Amino acid sequence: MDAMTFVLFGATGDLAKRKIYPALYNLFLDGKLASSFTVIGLGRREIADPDFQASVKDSLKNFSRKPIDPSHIDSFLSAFHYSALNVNNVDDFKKLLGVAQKYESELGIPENRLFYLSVAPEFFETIADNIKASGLGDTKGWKRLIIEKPFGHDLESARSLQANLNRSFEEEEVFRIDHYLGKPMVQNLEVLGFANPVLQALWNNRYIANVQITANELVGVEDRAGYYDTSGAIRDMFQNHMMQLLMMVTMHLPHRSTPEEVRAKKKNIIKSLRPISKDKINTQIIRGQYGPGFVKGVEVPGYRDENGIGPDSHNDTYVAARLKLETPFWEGVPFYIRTGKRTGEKSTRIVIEFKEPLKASTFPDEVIPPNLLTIEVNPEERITLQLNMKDKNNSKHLEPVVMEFGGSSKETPEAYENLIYDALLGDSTFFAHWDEVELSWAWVQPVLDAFAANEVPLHFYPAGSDGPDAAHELLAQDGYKWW
Ligand SMILES: NC(=O)C1=CN([C@@H]2O[C@H](COP(=O)(O)OP(=O)(O)OC[C@H]3O[C@@H](n4cnc5c(N)ncnc54)[C@H](OP(=O)(O)O)[C@@H]3O)[C@@H](O)[C@H]2O)C=CC1
Ligand SMILES: O=C1O[C@H](COP(=O)(O)O)[C@@H](O)[C@H](O)[C@H]1O
Repeated sequence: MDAMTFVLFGATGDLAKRKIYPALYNLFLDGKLASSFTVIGLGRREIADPDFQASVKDSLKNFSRKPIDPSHIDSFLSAFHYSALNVNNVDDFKKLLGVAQKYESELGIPENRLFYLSVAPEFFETIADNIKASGLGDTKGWKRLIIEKPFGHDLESARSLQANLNRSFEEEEVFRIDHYLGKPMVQNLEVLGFANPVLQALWNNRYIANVQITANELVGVEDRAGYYDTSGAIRDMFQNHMMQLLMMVTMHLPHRSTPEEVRAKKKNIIKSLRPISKDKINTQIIRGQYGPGFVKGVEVPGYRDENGIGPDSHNDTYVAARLKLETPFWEGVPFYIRTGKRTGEKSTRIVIEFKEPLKASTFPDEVIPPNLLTIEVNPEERITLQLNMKDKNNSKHLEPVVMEFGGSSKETPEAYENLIYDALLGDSTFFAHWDEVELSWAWVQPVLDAFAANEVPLHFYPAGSDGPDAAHELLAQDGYKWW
């Protein structure tokens, strides 16, 4: 691991406290950080280093996966410094250059600089420009840029953002975080296929009836009305996380995969998505919004009654879709994707439903359950395989049995640990490449247009339910149901 300077824009913000500091600390405890590194936290207020270090320590107490280790905490915190900076002021960046150079020379480390933009997206272009204008980007070592979603608001704004970032950073230097790609079980998808010939052999349209990808949440809009009411589930979850899950589960990899290969395979998948024409949107996409209801026994308001949301908002808090891939492996297999807020469960999972297992004549009176491979991503992490066995008591009947592998553990690194570690190594495998982002926006754009023009019915569902009835009818039309 290279010695480096971690330049954190938005060091006083929510993401830094909840995710970034705990991730750095857990990497430190696991011996995964370089022996010499500096973190320079940035925000508009003046904050003295000891106060900044105390606030980092507080965030570790609240959010770290591993408890604070008294014998190492001071050494960890001593790497943290704070500098006041307004992202709109290029002179502040020039001062920051001096600060970075001072710590680099004190530690005797190369000018390797990781710029993490944990700030609102409207600042991304200004920061990138000012990094260049101030000379901060002219390092004698490497420079990298981590940005958080949202990456654009639609196809056009994403393209414009990309063009502007490219004035200061090459594509290989940009690490776009999609935190779903950092989840251990999603990273497992890469190896699941190529390390298991049993699965590899079945991973195609000859054996697979359909694939279902679910990301359901208990929470509602929370305190993010300003952002969420102009984004909706389609931009907040579908365009990025759900599309990434789709790519990860359908790509076919050779045994030795490189970041370039993984990204090329993912790009092929998203390129092969059958475009959705305007007249088909109504039959392929379900738009939903939660009404009042009960989540885990607690009464909650409907979306339109949430703080900051208008009484006639048509925003989507739920999206379900049927997609098709035009590749020889997947031709004919429907992919069903759904994501919703205020459903009755918190669950991200991928279910592979296999085709009818037996000739009907073998057990003529039985409804034979399909074989199911279920990959639980969050909050549980496990894989189950549902097979059919003879009923122990009556051999004339079948009963489904479930084999279970893995399980969550406190020892499993969190998404941000995996991703920050990879970015420090310069490994871009689990970051979204611009091509994927652009193709994903291009696929979604007609849906955004149809939603904006109110051409797609808005189906209401009670909070705490399993989504709108229309989402169940979508699968029932093909003879399936959601698992
Ligand atoms: N929070 C989360 O869980 C998630 C957040 N994200 C993304 O991460 C990014 C950060 O989100 P979050 O931490 O929640 O946001 P916050 O609003 O909590 O923090 C914003 C940060 O930006 C800083 N800031 C604001 N204006 C300026 C300015 N003019 N100059 C310098 N710094 C400024 C603030 O510092 P100060 O006020 O001290 O100047 C603060 O540190 C966003 O892009 C968000 O979409 C993505 C996924 C999850
Ligand atoms: O990116 C986002 O993800 C969360 C859900 O993430 P998870 O890791 O808990 O599944 C979602 O609540 C949020 O709206 C969205 O911005």
